[in-house]
Amino acid sequence: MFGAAAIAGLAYIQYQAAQAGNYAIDLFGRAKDTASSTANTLFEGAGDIYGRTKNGWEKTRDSVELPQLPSWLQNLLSKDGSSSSNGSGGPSGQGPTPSENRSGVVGAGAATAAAFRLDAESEEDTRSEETAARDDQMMMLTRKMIEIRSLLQTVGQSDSLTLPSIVVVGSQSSGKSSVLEAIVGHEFLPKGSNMVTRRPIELTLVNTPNAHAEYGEFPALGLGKITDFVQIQKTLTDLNLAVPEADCVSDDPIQLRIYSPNVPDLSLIDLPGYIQVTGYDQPTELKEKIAALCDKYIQAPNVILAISAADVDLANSTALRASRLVDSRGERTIGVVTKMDLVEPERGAAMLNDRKYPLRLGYVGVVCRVPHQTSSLFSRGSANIASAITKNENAYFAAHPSTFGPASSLQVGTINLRKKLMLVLEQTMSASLATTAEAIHQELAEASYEFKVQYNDRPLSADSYLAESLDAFKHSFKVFTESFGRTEVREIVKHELDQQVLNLLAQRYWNKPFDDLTPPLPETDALIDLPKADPENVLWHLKLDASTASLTKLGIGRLATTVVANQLQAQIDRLISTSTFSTHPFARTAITQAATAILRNLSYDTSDELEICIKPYKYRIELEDNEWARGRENINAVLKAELRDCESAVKSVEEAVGGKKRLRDVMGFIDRVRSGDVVLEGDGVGGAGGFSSSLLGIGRQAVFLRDRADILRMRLLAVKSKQCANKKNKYYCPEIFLDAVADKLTSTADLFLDAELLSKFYYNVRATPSPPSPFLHPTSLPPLANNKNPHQFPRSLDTHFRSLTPGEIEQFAREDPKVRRHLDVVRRKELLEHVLKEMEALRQLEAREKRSASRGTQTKTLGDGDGSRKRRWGLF
Ligand SMILES: Nc1nc2c(ncn2[C@@H]2O[C@H](COP(=O)(O)OP(=O)(O)OP(=O)(O)O)[C@@H](O)[C@H]2O)c(=O)[nH]1
Repeated sequence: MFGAAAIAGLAYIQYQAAQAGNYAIDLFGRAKDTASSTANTLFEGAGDIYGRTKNGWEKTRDSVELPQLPSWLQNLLSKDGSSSSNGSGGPSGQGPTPSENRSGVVGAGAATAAAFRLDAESEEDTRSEETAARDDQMMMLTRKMIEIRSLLQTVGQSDSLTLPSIVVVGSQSSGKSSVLEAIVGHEFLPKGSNMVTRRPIELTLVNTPNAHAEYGEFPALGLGKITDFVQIQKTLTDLNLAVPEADCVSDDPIQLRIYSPNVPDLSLIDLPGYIQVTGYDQPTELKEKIAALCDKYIQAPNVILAISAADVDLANSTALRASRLVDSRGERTIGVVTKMDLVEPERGAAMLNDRKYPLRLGYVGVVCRVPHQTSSLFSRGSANIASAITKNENAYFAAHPSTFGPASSLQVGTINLRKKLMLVLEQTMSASLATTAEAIHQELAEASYEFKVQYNDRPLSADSYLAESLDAFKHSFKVFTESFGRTEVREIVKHELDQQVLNLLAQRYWNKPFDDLTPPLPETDALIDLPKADPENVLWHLKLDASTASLTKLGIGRLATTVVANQLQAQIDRLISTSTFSTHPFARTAITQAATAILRNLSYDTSDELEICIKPYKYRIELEDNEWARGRENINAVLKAELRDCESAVKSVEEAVGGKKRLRDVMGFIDRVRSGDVVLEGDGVGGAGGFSSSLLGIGRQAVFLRDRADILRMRLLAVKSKQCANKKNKYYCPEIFLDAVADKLTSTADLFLDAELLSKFYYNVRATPSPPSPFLHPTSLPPLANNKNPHQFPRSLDTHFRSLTPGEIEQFAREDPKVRRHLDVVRRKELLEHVLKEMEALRQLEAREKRSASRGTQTKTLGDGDGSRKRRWGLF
């Protein structure tokens, strides 16, 4: 499921990235209306990314501490405890003493009484207060060890880095599921004839003394609490059936935790049942695969719970046979004989007394069948079936008192089995603690060495990595803002307007395009005649006035805003590619989109307002002498640059044709045709004069470029002429006049863009506010002292990144392989240290328990006579 989600996420991000690319082109393309619709789509997409992550950053940062443990484990280990660790649980290493327990909500032994089902109607709690309290302590110790076992599982799979568990093995239909369900008190295991158990189920039972609700959790799936056990059964069935039949079984365990006041703390692993004969429709290697899977789990130090049915001879028990191979002295196997009610009591008793394979931990006989009436009533619901089973079971054993009564010394009943399982697990885990601690120390030494040598002991967390990356990026952005201000904006806008002026000049004065080779008509507006034209010639007046109107009505607001925003976006892209974010596709996209969205929003308002600012120029333009002189100088440079471009374009055409001579020939032919010296037959479409039509096409371009270069040279001379030194001769020097107008427009635009676009994009409050635009009423400018500027780019980054969930931050940091390795080492080291700390707390708890137990014994001994010593030692 996670895999599928990750792939979908990746595809989405890629899609967003592609969209971002399109948008950058569209929005900043020449003032096209279509751009805005694309931009809208993109903006919604960007919102989407962040819309998914609503958690507050501050909260997340404060509460996330390494090592990051699964939430259920954090709950169990938390100092304030959860429902699951109330009562006898308590903070690490600080479990309540029996006396604390007695005075607490739960009385001494109350937790274990419910867990052992001693409060069931049929069973009486006959334990002394002291024994009951010790049982509670033992269960709490077991819980702590199970927690440590779970912690170790998060460190990573290693045979030596674990604590033992109880492994349940048995043939199919031996009653394995019934035993587990009797312990849990609910039907929750997959049922069906189609080999439904295909994966190991790591079942952790957590006693929750003060809670009423019973529920399950699949920690790896994040489905939350499931109170309906039918739902748990369905989920388990689905997870098992997801293993293809051809694969038979999988050794990837399903983790299930069940929380209930009626279960003891236990860690059990349920495995697929052994099969005797492979069915005709089953893969032939099924039998071997199941056996191999079970073999893997029944290795030391795990406890083996070998289930055998009473109606099958023990000599034929596959579970016992497998167990004997790995535990020949029968030291860590508990034999469970199910279906005791199906055989004569004497036969059942003989099985429990088995001498052929004697077990140190003994055999327990059980009757785990759910009585019929109960089955129909409860089996499909969530009601607890434990007491029905116990009643039925007790009734059976009570019916044969001479065989199973107290005098027999046989162990029977699920209640006894529960107690035994917990006692054995506690002892086995306890015995393994030293070896496991040693293995952890060794692992920790290796991790610490790697941390020192490879990473120079430099701490790192996903959170700190993100924070550092963000700080560095914001710093580089700040540096950029200091180098990109009004001067730079002016340069960009002026360059753009220079190009617009050139376009207008070409359109109105220079362009002599020709589509065919027919001789041109005589020109009425030959530029060559301009210097000597009549000052009152309407033609030249009209040309300049129309050009000026085109320039001022061009949509300067949108054009200037777009080119500047475009440049800002390009600079952000450059900053990203030189930052740590460059290796993080998700962050790259997020930052680009944040910038795009803000710039787009700012652009709309800014361009409209700028248009209003330049409005007066649409009606009247007054030029000062110095403005004219500056325009003359500038256009001179612009025309020269254009001439260079023209000449280099001619060169490219020459190369395309294959040499100067060839181009000269075709150009000469075209000139002759156009001057009427050569008359073409037809329209020359299929070629003419020995030249192909494509060569003639290229020749036409070359002639055009040559003529353009001639005009530019001529106009350069005109601009430099005396005539053009004076602004009153503006009709003779349109280039200078238009340049001066463009310059005026630029001055308004740069001032406005600096105040409205740059300031809002860069800062919340500008240190020294820019002077307001001369054309704006003072109140129409947004108050600069307003701290809540939603357009500020760095602030939006904070908002975006700080709303990421811890999982997303982790995912982000792990995108970079180097960071991933570093994080893994840090995490491993911290987890190991954490486990060791927990183990130390446990050791202290154990020691305290031993002390209190021995004190209890002393009290008892002293109570036999020496009252004064008891008083002196403060034992009353
Ligand atoms: N009479 C009687 N029937 C029992 C007892 N325990 C289990 N059964 C029945 O035996 C059958 C098999 O029991 P399960 O618990 O499903 O056995 P299993 O070993 O889990 O079987 P698989 O899931 O096929 O591996 C079921 O019909 C149970 O009702 C018992 O103590 N007495």
